[in-house]
Amino acid sequence: MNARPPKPRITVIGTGYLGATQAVCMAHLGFEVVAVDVDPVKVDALASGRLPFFEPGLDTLLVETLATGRLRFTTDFADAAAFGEVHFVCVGTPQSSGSDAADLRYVDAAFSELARRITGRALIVGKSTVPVGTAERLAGMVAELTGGEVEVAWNPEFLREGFAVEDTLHPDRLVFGVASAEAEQSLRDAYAPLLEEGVPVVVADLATAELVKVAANSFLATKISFINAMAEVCEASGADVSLLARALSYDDRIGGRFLKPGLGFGGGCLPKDIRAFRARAEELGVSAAVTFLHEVDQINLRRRSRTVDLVRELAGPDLHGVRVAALGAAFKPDSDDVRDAPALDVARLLYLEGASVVVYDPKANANAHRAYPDLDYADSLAEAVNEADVVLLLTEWAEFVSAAPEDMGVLVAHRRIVDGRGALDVERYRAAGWEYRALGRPAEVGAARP
Ligand SMILES: NC(=O)c1ccc[n+]([C@@H]2O[C@H](COP(=O)([O-])OP(=O)(O)OC[C@H]3O[C@@H](n4cnc5c(N)ncnc54)[C@H](O)[C@@H]3O)[C@@H](O)[C@H]2O)c1
Ligand SMILES: O=c1ccn([C@@H]2O[C@H](COP(=O)(O)OP(=O)(O)O[C@H]3O[C@H](CO)[C@@H](O)[C@H](O)[C@H]3O)[C@@H](O)[C@H]2O)c(=O)[nH]1
Repeated sequence: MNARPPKPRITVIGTGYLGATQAVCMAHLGFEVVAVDVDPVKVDALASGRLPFFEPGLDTLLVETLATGRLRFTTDFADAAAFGEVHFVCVGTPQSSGSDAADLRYVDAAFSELARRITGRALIVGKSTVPVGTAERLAGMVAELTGGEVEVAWNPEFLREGFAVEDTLHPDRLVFGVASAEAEQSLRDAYAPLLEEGVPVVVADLATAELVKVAANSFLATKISFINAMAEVCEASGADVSLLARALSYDDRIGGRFLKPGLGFGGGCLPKDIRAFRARAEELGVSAAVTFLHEVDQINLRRRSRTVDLVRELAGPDLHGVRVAALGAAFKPDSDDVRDAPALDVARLLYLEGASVVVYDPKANANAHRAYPDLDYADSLAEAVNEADVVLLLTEWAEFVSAAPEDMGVLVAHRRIVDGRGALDVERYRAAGWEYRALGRPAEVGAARP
């Protein structure tokens, strides 16, 4: 007989993009969950079934799991500490102001808040992305505060925004960074429903588990910057990066995923994680091993200024008074996250050059407005492109990709478009009388072929 393991009571510390998803999905899998955050506004929203950010599918799952009675949200650490047997720490690790290093103050606070209050045996599991060595330091602090009763493990998270529920319920793999067989067993119990589905597990030491996460994000960022470096060469040589990427993608050893050229990566993860990795490698005396990540970062940032150059190619060198419709603000479609968003950065650069910029994003307008109140915001695609001298596709939302160039053409002052994501049907735009420019593609792309 296959006895089901006992279900540990779960707490989740931090209810942002990662923590809210973790809490809701664990409750969906049948666990009793208490989720705690220091932000009472967020906690109130979640407790009343409102997701404080946009994530497809998570809103309905939140309502469903709250209705089961298995999920509660609180600001009370004592409540969480008393409740949980396995505590998942999901607080932010943003870039420090003034340096590339990760700001660990929220992680440190969460671990010590918990450790001071837990009585009895428990496991605190870090899920936040941290520099290698953090878990061991925290384990020492927790052991001291709890007299060795509470252990620390690291279980990095690989979910993508926009696919958070799918990635959490069906991850490619689980990584358990543990220092004891007991900690491993607690994690196996906490993830039993996924392990039963055959999700592969890598059991590792704490340091390796931390490193897997930053290595994965470094690889992904490098792959994107590789194709964008090729885009730079294409621009200088008249070649076409979209054809180049397609041809590379048929090679199984290379593969087409994360090989999409364009405006590059942003968000709350890849940019700050590669910077924090470099900062940590320097502390460890191995900075040479990851110097390439500096280039990865620079290639990525250069795509943004290159996009502004393309606007100049279409509208002339002086951008003062040029009306630009910026389509997209989120760092990628199906997200309202504007952290380090390439789209907003381009809008900001154009604004600083004197252009009159109108931004429209289907979900991220409010967050974008908070970040850049000086820009103008439209409530619809039609309003944004109205009387525009140049239209920019900056985030490839389906709404933008499927918009009819013929219809948009009636609204704009000039039919000029910069495709920052290589997502539009160039032939169709050209046929509708648009001047088209895309990163990494020759100006005449889509013109009648010889
Ligand atoms: N967003 C993602 O897709 C994703 C995926 C994998 C890993 N990560 C990593 O997960 C971590 C969290 O990222 P996020 O995007 O969810 O961040 P976020 O900013 O959306 O959420 C962090 C939350 O932690 C809360 N918080 C801060 N200090 C706290 C404390 N002491 N106690 C309780 N709550 C506290 C904040 O109020 C906030 O709600 C980061 O390390 C990130 O790198 C994020
Ligand atoms: O071929 C590509 C693929 C992505 N991007 C851009 O790269 C960024 C990141 O995209 P994605 O990785 O899909 O989003 P995130 O939600 O930031 O997810 C990354 O960061 C998370 C936080 O660490 C990890 O958990 C995920 O595994 C990792 O993919 C976005 O700006 C995309 O527009 C490209 O420019 N070209």
